[in-house]
Amino acid sequence: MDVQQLIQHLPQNVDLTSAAAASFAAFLAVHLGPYAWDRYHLKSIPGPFWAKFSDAWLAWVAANGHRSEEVHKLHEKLGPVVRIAPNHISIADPDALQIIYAHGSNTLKKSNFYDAFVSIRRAIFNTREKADHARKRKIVANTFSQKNVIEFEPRVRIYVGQIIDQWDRLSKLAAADGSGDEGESGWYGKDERLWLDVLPWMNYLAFDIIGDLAFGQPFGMILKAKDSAPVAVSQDAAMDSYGKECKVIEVPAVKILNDRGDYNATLGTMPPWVRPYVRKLPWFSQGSEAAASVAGMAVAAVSRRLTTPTDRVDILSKLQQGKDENGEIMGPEELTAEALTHLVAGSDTTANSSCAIIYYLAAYPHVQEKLQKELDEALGSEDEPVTTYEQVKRLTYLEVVILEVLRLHSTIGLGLPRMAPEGGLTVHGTYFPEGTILSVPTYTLHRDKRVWGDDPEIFRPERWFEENSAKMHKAFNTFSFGPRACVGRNLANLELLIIVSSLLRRYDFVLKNPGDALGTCEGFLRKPTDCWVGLRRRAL
Ligand code: HEM
Repeated sequence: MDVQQLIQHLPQNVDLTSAAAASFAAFLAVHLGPYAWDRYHLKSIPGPFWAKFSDAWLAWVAANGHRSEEVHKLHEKLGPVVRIAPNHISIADPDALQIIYAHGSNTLKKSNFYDAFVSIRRAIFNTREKADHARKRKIVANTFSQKNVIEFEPRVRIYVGQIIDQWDRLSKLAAADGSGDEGESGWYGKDERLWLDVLPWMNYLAFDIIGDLAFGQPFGMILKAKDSAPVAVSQDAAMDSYGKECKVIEVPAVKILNDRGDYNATLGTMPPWVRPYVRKLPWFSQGSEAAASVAGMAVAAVSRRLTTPTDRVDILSKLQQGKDENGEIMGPEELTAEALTHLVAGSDTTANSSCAIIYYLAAYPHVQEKLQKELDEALGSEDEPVTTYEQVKRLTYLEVVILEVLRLHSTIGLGLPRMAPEGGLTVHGTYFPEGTILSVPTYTLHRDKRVWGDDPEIFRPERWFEENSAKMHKAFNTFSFGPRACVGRNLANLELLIIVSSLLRRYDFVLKNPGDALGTCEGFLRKPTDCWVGLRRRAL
């Protein structure tokens, strides 16, 4: 009998305040303790005391919003192999990336952590079965081929142009009256600068781009300067109405997605049999409602596309055309689940990364100047405010600035959990039985002195030009490796190059509070909490 079966046999009405219940708990601890201690045959691996017995330690750390930092501290104290849950081992070793994530017939399956992220139905990100995933991946990988991504570029440039128009407009207002406040994104003028929090703006930008590409129309957040997007009133009603119009309302999509990531990342650390009960707790039930609203956005978008066919080139149209190896296209529900996945996977990741890039450039003025010099030399007298991919794709300093921020900020910093296959697996000289959950913590890997030298905490883009840069690229895990690596990397790369080069060519940035670190809060993603900067038009 395992622990789960045992608990199901417990009396239903135990009064936990009574002495009898306390004795019973003590009895369980004494008799189950040794079993719990070594039920996975991992007792020799160091880790926090409570993590050996229960998933609660990891769930608690995840819910507190600093999982990557906490796991990093453990590795600093206990070494490269650490037990972070009874059956979950974190391995901070660059060589482990190839074993745990890389291509090959023995590719490890994603763990049940990903079940917490299922909404509508399984999509490419949370499909765990290899054959099902390979089918979806074939269609989706084609959607994000470099050739297709170049076709998406004009749509990306529209929204970068909109944000520049907005910042130019607000700069003029700020210069005219010296202060002001608009929409949700409060701003003010002082010292000839426009002061604002760039985080919401980067969210509006990423959401409008991905809304346009994955849902067929932008949310209009940049123009409204507001976190607001249309969703179907009821997911169930909308699911029945494919091919017909469905009623929509406006909701704060950025907030909803943030809630969804935080909630799912904590839920995913818990055993599956606990999750239905935990979902009923207040914080989680709010998260469930948020997740349903997000699903409603995708339903409304796909329903609209099926109602009104179009010849526009976007992610949705490429997905609609995509065929699996049997020549089958995706049905409406599968299409909706994939479109939703692209909204989730392609919005916050890009927004957080762009925000972190602006933070580091504002915090390190000499890097900002060097980058602007490179941009000025490359762009010459070009006066179109939005750069093109062609103009900036070979700018080496721009490339290493982006790489260095992605390394340090690591918007996906936590170890992505995979399951040891049949027959078990040896990693870093240790054997792990079948079913052990293994992960490589990106945040820690990106601070490994064996790879990055003696100053891994320092923002220094020049490191990427040094002799051991091949080793750095091998350990750079921002987009993961292997068959489950980021399928949208080409798009992310194009977006970041255009966003950063356009904004840095036009404005210079200073931090509102120089010396302040970038505050973060982690769910599935490490998100900046805010990033207040003063920006000013450059004289070109
Ligand atoms: C800076 C931006 C981005 C970063 C850092 C990033 C990072 C990642 C990482 C680390 C994974 C692996 C997740 C896991 O195994 O659990 C992943 C998967 C994925 N990403 Fe990205 N991503 C970014 C942008 C995008 C964009 C723009 C899209 C598409 C619009 C996208 C779509 C996906 C999808 C669909 C998956 C699941 C792939 C699969 O399981 O086969 N990502 N991403």
